[in-house]
Amino acid sequence: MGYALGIDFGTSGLRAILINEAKKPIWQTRVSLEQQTPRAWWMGLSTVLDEIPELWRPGLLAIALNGTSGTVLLCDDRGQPISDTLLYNDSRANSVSSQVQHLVPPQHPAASSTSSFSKLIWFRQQSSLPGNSYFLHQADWLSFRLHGQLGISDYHNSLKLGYDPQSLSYPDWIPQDNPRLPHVVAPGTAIGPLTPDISRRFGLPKTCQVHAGTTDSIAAFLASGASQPGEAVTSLGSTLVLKLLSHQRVDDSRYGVYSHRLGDLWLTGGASNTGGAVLQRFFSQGELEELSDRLPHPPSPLQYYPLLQPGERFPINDPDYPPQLEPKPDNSLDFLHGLLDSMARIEAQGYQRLRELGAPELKRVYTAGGGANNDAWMRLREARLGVPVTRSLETEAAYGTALLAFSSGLKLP
Ligand SMILES: Nc1ncnc2c1ncn2[C@@H]1O[C@H](COP(=O)(O)OP(=O)(O)O)[C@@H](O)[C@H]1O
Ligand SMILES: O=C(CO)[C@H](O)[C@H](O)COP(=O)(O)O
Repeated sequence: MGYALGIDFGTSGLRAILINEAKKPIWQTRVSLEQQTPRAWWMGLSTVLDEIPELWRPGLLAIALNGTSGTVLLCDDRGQPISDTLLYNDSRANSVSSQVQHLVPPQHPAASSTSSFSKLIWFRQQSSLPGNSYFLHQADWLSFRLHGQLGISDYHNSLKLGYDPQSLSYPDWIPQDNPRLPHVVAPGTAIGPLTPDISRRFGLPKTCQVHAGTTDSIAAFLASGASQPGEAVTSLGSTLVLKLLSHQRVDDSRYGVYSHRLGDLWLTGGASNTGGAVLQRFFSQGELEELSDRLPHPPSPLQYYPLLQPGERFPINDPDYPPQLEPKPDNSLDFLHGLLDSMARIEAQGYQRLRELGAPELKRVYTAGGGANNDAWMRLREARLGVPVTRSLETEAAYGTALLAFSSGLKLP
């Protein structure tokens, strides 16, 4: 019996799931991330690899990992990080917005001020940019640490860099001289075995293949059980991410709408900066669970736009969009009700926007991420969305990434 390991790098932490050839999870673990730095990522990954039980190590056939989409960094030609890490919601590239708009075709996902492409242009403007640097996404860099081949990405992580997953090429409007851009392969492609050093250090088979990864919310989609156009997955993690399966590709940067390729279909959607990170600012985990059990059924009269700081990506794409968290009622139950129902409203507006732009009619919504544990929120969301809302079959993105590790190039599960 052989096994595959999927590792999910989210905002609050990383999780790993080991599955067998029957796709059954047989072991999992979770490590918190206190910081979003390459060093903290690597320490988290090392902890996970150290924790794999001895019993399963000899049979490990494949590993894949996913990262947060649009989180990027520069490395030198030995793979050492040489820049700040720009997270998916980092808006400092807003300063190069006019240059970006000039280069990118209208409505392209690369046009957003938080896109990997905007961050590439921002890096190119820095006087400290060295001559021979590599531009990588979080998942590209972490995979490199395992297989040792610098400069490889997948077409999910590279979509917001401008890579075209249909023609499988970089358009000629993307500057490719410095930093060097990754060579892009299909998610799930076997890249190569673990380096001898990694294999020795963690006691893993020399033959274990590292496969190209994906983004966190596509991994959540792969784990969900959704498979038909019209079926969608909402990831309720630190952020709120929508993915709706469609025959048609839909892109509109005015609203932060874009489409990832999934086999012969498209995953239309977008990622909002609202989500669980805002809940965490106001409530402990215990309070969240206790208050949610008492949540009223009817919609809340409070109309918030829950953000930690100004700036929204979808369904409104505006780097200066203000948080709206007033009025704050004295009663924390009413406040939580208002926050959760406002997020449900934003989710419904997101699916409505996708429909208006040509995505299929919404039939069913699966739910992944920490918020999938909240049944009362599920009911509020169902009322706003008007379709059945259920928990995903597997709610952990790491499970979807483990499925990818067992594939040899992306197929629908
Ligand atoms: N019962 C709950 N109801 C609503 N949100 C929850 C609940 N439990 C956890 N969360 C939220 O889920 C988030 C963590 O989910 P997770 O999927 O691990 O996120 P990420 O991968 O983005 O770090 C936290 O921000 C937390 O507020
Ligand atoms: O919000 C995020 C972090 O959790 C990511 O940006 C999210 O994964 C959306 O990216 P994509 O749609 O490209 O997968």
